Amino acid sequence: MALSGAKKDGRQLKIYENTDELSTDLADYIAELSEASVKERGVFAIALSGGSLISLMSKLCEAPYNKTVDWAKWYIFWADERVVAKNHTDSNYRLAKDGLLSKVPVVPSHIHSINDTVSAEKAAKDYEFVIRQLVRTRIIGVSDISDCPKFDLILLGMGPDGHVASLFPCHSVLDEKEEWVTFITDSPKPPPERITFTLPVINSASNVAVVVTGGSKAEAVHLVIDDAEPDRPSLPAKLVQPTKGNLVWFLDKAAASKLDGTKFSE
Ligand SMILES: O=C1O[C@H](COP(=O)(O)O)[C@@H](O)[C@H](O)[C@H]1O
Repeated sequence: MALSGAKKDGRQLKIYENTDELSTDLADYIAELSEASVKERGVFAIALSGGSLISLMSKLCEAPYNKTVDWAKWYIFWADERVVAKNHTDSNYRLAKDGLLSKVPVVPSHIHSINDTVSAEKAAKDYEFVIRQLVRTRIIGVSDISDCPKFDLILLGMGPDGHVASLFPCHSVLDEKEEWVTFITDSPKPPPERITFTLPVINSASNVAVVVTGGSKAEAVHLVIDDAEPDRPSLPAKLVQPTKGNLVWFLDKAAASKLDGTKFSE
């Protein structure tokens, strides 16, 4: 059970005693959104990130979710990807495949990973093209207020520097307003070449979850959630503010340890 379900600036905060409890609730949350989306739209368009997120989703491979989730209706994308071969250890696709997608009955043709044989620039363009086709056929919804895709759920992690997807602090991609998917070749965290959803796409989703664990991220969590040091350039995670969608932060106690005035009440 979450120790706190407080709402702060439009963000719902869920804080857990440990990562095991967080994983259980995260699996429930994803399964419920999947069910609601399949009921409403007939499909579930979900965008994953890499990093620690995938192991935190591992309960989805277990009972009851492995049987109860309508996996055939899932369409899977990546909010960011490292531009490396799909079998490379740095690949977010490989991480998700090994940790989740190979263990549940998703439809292989519904897994939309990037073209790993071209440059970062071309991979971003190709990925946006694929997303545009799927918006046209409404596999991915469309925003009511712009032409942006409206994913049913975008799952993000956050680095200790406050980056989300491959949107890094003070990088010019934070200002990208036109493209849905863009690229960088100078990521401060290796590998340097990456593609990433832009903020307009992230903020057009119906649901966004930011999943953060560990004490090394406590300071960034405090800066974002408590709006500490408001004069400092915004951390990318702070710019995640869905226009009409829901935003939930899943934190373990260590990641939440520097939050102002958090009351750990159940
Ligand atoms: O490089 C990346 O880092 C972030 C955060 O990873 P974590 O291991 O600290 O959770 C991740 O969300 C992103 O997808 C990935 O490319």
